[in-house]
Amino acid sequence: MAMLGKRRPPRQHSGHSGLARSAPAVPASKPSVLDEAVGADSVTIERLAHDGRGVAHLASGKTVFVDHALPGEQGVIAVHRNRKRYDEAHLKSVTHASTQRTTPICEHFGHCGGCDLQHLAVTAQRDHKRQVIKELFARQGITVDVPIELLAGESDAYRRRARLGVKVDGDGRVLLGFRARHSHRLVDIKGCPVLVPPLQALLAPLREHLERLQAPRYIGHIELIATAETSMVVVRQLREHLHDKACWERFAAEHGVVLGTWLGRETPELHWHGAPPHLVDRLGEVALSFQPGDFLQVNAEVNRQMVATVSEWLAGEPGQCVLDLFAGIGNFSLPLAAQGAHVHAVEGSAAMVERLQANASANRLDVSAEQVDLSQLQAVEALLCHSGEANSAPGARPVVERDGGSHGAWNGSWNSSWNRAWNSVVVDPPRSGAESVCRALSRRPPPRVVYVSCDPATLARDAAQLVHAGYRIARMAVADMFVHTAHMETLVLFEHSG
Ligand SMILES: C[S@@+](CC[C@H](N)C(=O)[O-])C[C@H]1O[C@@H](n2cnc3c(N)ncnc32)[C@H](O)[C@@H]1O
Repeated sequence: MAMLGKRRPPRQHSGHSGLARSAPAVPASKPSVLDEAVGADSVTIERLAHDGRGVAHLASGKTVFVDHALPGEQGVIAVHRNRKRYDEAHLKSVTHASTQRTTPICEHFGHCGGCDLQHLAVTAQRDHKRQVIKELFARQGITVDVPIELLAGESDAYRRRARLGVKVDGDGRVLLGFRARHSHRLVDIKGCPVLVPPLQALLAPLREHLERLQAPRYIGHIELIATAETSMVVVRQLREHLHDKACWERFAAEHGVVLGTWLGRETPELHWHGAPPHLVDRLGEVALSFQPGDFLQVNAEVNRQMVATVSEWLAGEPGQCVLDLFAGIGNFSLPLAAQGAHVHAVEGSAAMVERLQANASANRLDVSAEQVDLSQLQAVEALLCHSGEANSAPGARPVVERDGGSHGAWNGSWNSSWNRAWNSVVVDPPRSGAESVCRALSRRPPPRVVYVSCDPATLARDAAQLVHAGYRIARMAVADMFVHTAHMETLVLFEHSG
């Protein structure tokens, strides 16, 4: 019978297996995908792959991707996975280290899948990201001939939101941490130097607290969120447990954090312990209220710079019409409206549309919003098409016919007085990109499109559609939102002369 909610007594452990902070030249890698090592070889690393692994060739000529190895380095590798066209390996030793190799800032580097570029100097990480975007565009036949600007903040203590897994292992020990690279295995972490200080300070007490619970198996994960005013712990609680509920409440009171619980297995509901908090993200004069579950950019400083960059790129005469696609809670819509644009925001989540509308009214800004599935080409085309008749001059005020619902969902018919001669369109999709949106933008090009991307490969794919439709790249920036990881945000301003 399953022992859900019951704990075995923990066994004694010899200690955490995390690597000690090593000298820069000593490789800190071990395979996180634990196939048997099937061979060892001496190689020279030729370049970095887009995911941050070193690329080399074996004596046989086969390509090998080497974890945590840097261009120019020579060393002995152990292959831990054979694939048909390439192998995957880790470093056993480095005989010649790169001058760009540096000491990782985290004791869990090499085990935790969270940050896998910590062995590379931060300036070199940023150069690599710029190179990645150029290469991906080149593969699509696009030459980037504008300078790639850099938006960057602190290289540690930057992350204001994180989701930590909780697991009770076979020995009854409670693990709290992140997944290992390419694996579902949870790496038990003691600290995480990329979290903002108020969240870092919660990790040790959280671990102690989890040990005191009677049913830690009822917890799926814990989300930590910090705003300028408050820190919040949101527990994904699969089943209620009264003893543990009281423990959590004591924990929240002791550490001065807001406590929320997503309760239930299939369709969890959010419960607050105490009055629902007023959670706010501030962008200059604009205040954006949000709730757990809403999209929130993880790096507040880099997000501030991204919003400032989009606002600067789209600055123009007041009264411009801007369509903000994949708008979330209004991260770009509200600041653009604050500089005088009429903004229509479109987002797929009904809850976020509702929040966006509330944010617009609370800030007294000219933003309308609606819920649309932007993967549907027809729906996007309807958003972009001109009425062609009345009010066709740019600057006319958009009017949407509502279906009477609280979030203004599209009812399938547009009010003919809504002029959709958009001056600019902002596109900020999830990692899968914006294929349908770009197809529609190719057919009905507005003068300016700003594409904000969290996946350079789908960005390059979508950019190819736009460039083939006559857009030119006017500005480009890489935003180092996720320092020490191979992830990046990219902003591109496309212009079309019509
Ligand atoms: C990367 S977030 C950007 C949110 C916002 N622009 C910001 O900066 O905070 C992508 C957003 O796209 C929304 N989204 C995902 N798939 C969608 C779809 N098919 N149609 C409309 N919106 C979608 C998500 O809910 C999320 O809010």
